Amino acid sequence: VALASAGQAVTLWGRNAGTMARMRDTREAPRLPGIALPREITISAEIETVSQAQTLLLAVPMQTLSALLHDISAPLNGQRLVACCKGIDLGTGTGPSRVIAEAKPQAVPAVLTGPSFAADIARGLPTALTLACADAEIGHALQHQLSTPSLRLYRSTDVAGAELGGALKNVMAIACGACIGAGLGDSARAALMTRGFAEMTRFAVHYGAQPETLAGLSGLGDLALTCTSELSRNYRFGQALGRGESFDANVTVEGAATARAVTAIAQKRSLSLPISTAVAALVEQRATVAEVLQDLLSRPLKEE
Ligand SMILES: NC(=O)C1=CN([C@@H]2O[C@H](COP(=O)(O)OP(=O)(O)OC[C@H]3O[C@@H](n4cnc5c(N)ncnc54)[C@H](O)[C@@H]3O)[C@@H](O)[C@H]2O)C=CC1
Ligand SMILES: O=C(CO)COP(=O)(O)O
Repeated sequence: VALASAGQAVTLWGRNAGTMARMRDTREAPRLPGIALPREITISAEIETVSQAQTLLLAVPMQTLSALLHDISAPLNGQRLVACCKGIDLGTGTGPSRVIAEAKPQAVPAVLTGPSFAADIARGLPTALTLACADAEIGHALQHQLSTPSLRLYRSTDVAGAELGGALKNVMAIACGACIGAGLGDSARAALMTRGFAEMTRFAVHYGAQPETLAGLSGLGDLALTCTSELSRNYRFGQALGRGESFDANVTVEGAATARAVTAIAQKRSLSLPISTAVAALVEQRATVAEVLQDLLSRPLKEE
């Protein structure tokens, strides 16, 4: 919507032909009610046609990215595949750029991430994001291609930093939601956000990320948004956990799988990720909020 509103020709692809036909008729997307899809958007269910585009924005949940790429038979030689998903693939323990590189080795992977609710961007509200691509020249071109007057992209070559910040902030958002849902207070949430940020940075730096990237839009920026807004699904899921309520299983909650993925990695690599480990235990119903709180508070006192 943002790109089309800025005059670019955009094709929107979805796998369900019936849904796409309805969207063509109504010019409205079921998950973005009240937002008119500009006429500049061509709506299609033909993946082989769409996959010929020079730049593809991949906006599916992380755990389905690999399947989507395998559904595209073309090698996507030299095409730019920009992952918009935030998470770590449970099957491989890797982020979206690696999943792309493995499925389509001749394509150019990039990541678009940062604090941005889809509805805000679609409404034309001002938003700033990180566009990360290991190839600096292509990253520069993508930054200019995908920026609009209200959507401001900063570029980075630190793909690991950008994608791990985006993945891990969802885990911290679940923790913060649980904290507020259980009535533990805003001070506890601020502590979780701060120690969560330390945990995100530690994990990402272990994978070669620059700490500065974590302090940018893709890390701290998105952490601030997702840990404080009830528009976040991860935060709301956490709130439900904290209140002991159920949560709609059809809603995408990326942090749940990511918590499990990073906890498995942390165990293998002897990394200390206490908050992610606590969130994984909550998500898998191996522990209650009271139990994980007790675990976190009883850890040995240490330097900050
Ligand atoms: N919604 C938001 O505000 C934002 C979402 N993201 C990220 O974007 C990613 C997608 O999120 P949403 O669009 O909100 O999720 P969603 O669950 O609302 O929509 C995902 C879409 O992907 C489709 N899909 C699922 N598996 C597929 C497959 N194998 N092949 C083709 N299509 C498939 C679904 O049918 C659905 O239409 C997530 O990683 C999320 O963290 C990032 C920033 C903001
Ligand atoms: O990533 C997002 C905002 O930047 C969207 O967050 P949720 O997936 O928690 O709704």
